[in-house]
Amino acid sequence: MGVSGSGKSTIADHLAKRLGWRYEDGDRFHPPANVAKMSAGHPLTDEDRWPWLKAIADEIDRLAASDERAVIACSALKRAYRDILVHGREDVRIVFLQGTQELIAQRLAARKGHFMPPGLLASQLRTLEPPGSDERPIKVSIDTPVEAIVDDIVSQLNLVSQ
Ligand SMILES: Nc1ncnc2c1ncn2[C@@H]1O[C@H](COP(=O)(O)OP(=O)(O)OP(=O)(O)O)[C@@H](O)[C@H]1O
Ligand SMILES: O=C(O)[C@H](O)[C@@H](O)[C@H](O)[C@H](O)CO
Repeated sequence: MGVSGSGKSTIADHLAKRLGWRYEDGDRFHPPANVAKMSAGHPLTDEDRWPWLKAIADEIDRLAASDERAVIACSALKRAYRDILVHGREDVRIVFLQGTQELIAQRLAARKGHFMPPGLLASQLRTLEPPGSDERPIKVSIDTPVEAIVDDIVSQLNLVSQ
């Protein structure tokens, strides 16, 4: 989880490769109307997000039912959104990518070929509710190279067995 530009897709992809797990991008589950809305520079509302989050929660159940481990990139900005994704499952862990607005804005400005306009960062940050300790979040700073962030997540995940 994290705002647009915090590195979710990049880190999820690298983390999944490191663990030998599957990588899924939450953006794949957006209805086309949501992507069109964001592309036009408008933030999504809760109503836009509910069906999208439910689709990702269903995918989590499907993956778990087939005993597949996965890393899923999803902004999951509010507690209520994460509650839909986690829905009481103890096998779902939240990884929060934390960084300053300045660093994230720089990365968004340099990013090419993505539908999300950098101008939506401010609304993403206003919407963000950082995870509480009861959510057992793995918090990582994004101000380091990708592989160092992956190392940090893997060590905090503390996997006993896969
Ligand atoms: N640790 C890092 N160091 C340097 N650049 C990074 C790092 N992590 C990500 N980036 C770059 O920052 C940009 C944003 O990353 P990414 O697209 O993965 O973010 P995101 O959170 O998935 O964004 P969105 O929610 O808009 O899809 C990309 O151009 C990516 O290559
Ligand atoms: O909740 C949201 O507003 C959306 O998930 C956005 O965060 C985008 O999907 C993503 O950032 C672009 O990839």
